[in-house]
Amino acid sequence: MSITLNRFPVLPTTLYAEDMLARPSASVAGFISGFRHSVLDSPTVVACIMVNLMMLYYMFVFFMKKNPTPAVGYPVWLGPWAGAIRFFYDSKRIINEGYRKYKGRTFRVPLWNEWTYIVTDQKCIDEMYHLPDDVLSLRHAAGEELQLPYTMGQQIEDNPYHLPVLRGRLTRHIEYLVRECLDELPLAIEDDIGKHCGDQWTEMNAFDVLTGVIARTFNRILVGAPTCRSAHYTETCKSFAMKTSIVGFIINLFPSFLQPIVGRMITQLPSQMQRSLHILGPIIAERQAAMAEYGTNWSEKPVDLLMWLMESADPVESQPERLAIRILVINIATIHTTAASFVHAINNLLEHMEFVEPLREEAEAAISKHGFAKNAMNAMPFSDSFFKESSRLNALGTTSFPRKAMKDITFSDGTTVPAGSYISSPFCVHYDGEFYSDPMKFEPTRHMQETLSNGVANNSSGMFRTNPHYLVFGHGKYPCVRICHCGPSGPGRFLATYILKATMAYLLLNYDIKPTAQGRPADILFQYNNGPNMRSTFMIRRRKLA
Ligand code: HEM
Repeated sequence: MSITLNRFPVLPTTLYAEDMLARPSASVAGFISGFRHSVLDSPTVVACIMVNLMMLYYMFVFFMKKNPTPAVGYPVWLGPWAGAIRFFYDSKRIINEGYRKYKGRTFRVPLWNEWTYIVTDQKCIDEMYHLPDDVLSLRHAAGEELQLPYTMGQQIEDNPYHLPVLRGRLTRHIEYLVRECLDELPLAIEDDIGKHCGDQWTEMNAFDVLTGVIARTFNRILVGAPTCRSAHYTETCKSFAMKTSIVGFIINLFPSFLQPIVGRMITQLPSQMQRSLHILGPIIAERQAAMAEYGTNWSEKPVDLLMWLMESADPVESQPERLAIRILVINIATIHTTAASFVHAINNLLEHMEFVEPLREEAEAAISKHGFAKNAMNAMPFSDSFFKESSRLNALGTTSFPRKAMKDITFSDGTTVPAGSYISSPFCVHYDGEFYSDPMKFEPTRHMQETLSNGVANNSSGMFRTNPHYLVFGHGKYPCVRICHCGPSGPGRFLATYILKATMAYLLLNYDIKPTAQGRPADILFQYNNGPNMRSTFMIRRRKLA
């Protein structure tokens, strides 16, 4: 008799056929002897056993460390692994449960390979977001979470020169950049929506169509026109984001010593790099040739992020493939966050159609006064409040993006977080009655009082302004492209807010929308991410103007 176990091809079949099954009366001694001869003689099997023993040891040591911070998310008798598994699909309830029990303190939830400490005390949240990089690092946490070497390239973590470029140049050129985006946005909407629906009610997939519109709009300032209008290019940006998160997720399922092996096996980086290089390579080459000929200035020099990156990159980072990948990485930070926030907002509007007319009237008044321009967006306090309310209730996660503790940290309330752990703040502060009355109600006017008497959004409390109980853009030192010496606040939040309001204004002024029969499908909750459902649809047609 022979047994072949296809799932374990490394195991010699003799183990089962001869040494075990063929000895029905084997004694314990016989079993040990058979085991020694057939198993321990095989280097492959020994290696497998060693790896598994190491894993068990690793898990045991990790979870059995004594720690006074309360843990939530799993019944004690099942152990933290049950919590780590549950966190994949039920993080919202786990975090809410922790918040209910331990509000004002810090609690921890198990992840696959580490603990995340959830800080709920408002003072400690403030302290956490202001700690220096060498104590609490967003970069290291992002590097591990996103598995950079196998998804985006290690250079993104080792040489993040794009951050000062984003902070500095975007802030300095914000007027110009908003103008460019507002120029591209109507063209994108007309091409992607208007040409498909005309004046007939047409069902569209909200996620697909709006991500396309926002990708094209933002890429006008990332790589310029006409590249931003290439459907092949915007598809590449979308697929990069998707593949990056899937590959990163799979690698994170393995213990750290196996991650390099798995990472190398499943990385999509080379093919993504080729795809992006195919489109951006000739543009980069052309610009490099112009830089070589004319130096830093020439009459047709583009004003976009790609150009600024090329001017700031060292010789290694100037390689076209590295520039092309960095542009895709920046696309993830800009497009997917903004598009997901917009889809949440449109879903909220479709559930509350009574707000269509007020939004439309406000947009009409602002645009007839200022044109389709930045000042018009500043004169839309209701729209600002609408988006703030939408992102309060539908933040893009259940916790903010975690940071990694590089040293042991002791907060002012005495909580100590050991080095190597992750820390984040819970988005459920957004649903706390102490900070928001009737907190689960979608009330888009609730932030209106935060506008100035002349109707202009108050910069100290508008959508982009963070505080310890409004964390959509983070808080403290790094809120979505941090505050820097060259401007009052980070440009990512500004740009996002302008694009959100402009997209809504243009859509409502030129199109009618209504919900489809399927209604709003549930948001997709996955670990601490909370995205709109990719199957969200809406009905749209060109507006018949009297
Ligand atoms: C609605 C849209 C957006 C949301 C919800 C969002 C949210 C965030 C959050 C939560 C962080 C991490 C901050 C922290 O943990 O403290 C972040 C960082 C960042 N965001 Fe945004 N963002 C959006 C749009 C944008 C846009 C349009 C840009 C670029 C123009 C951008 C560029 C960045 C960059 C580069 C960082 C890293 C900052 C650093 O490390 O200094 N984001 N964003």
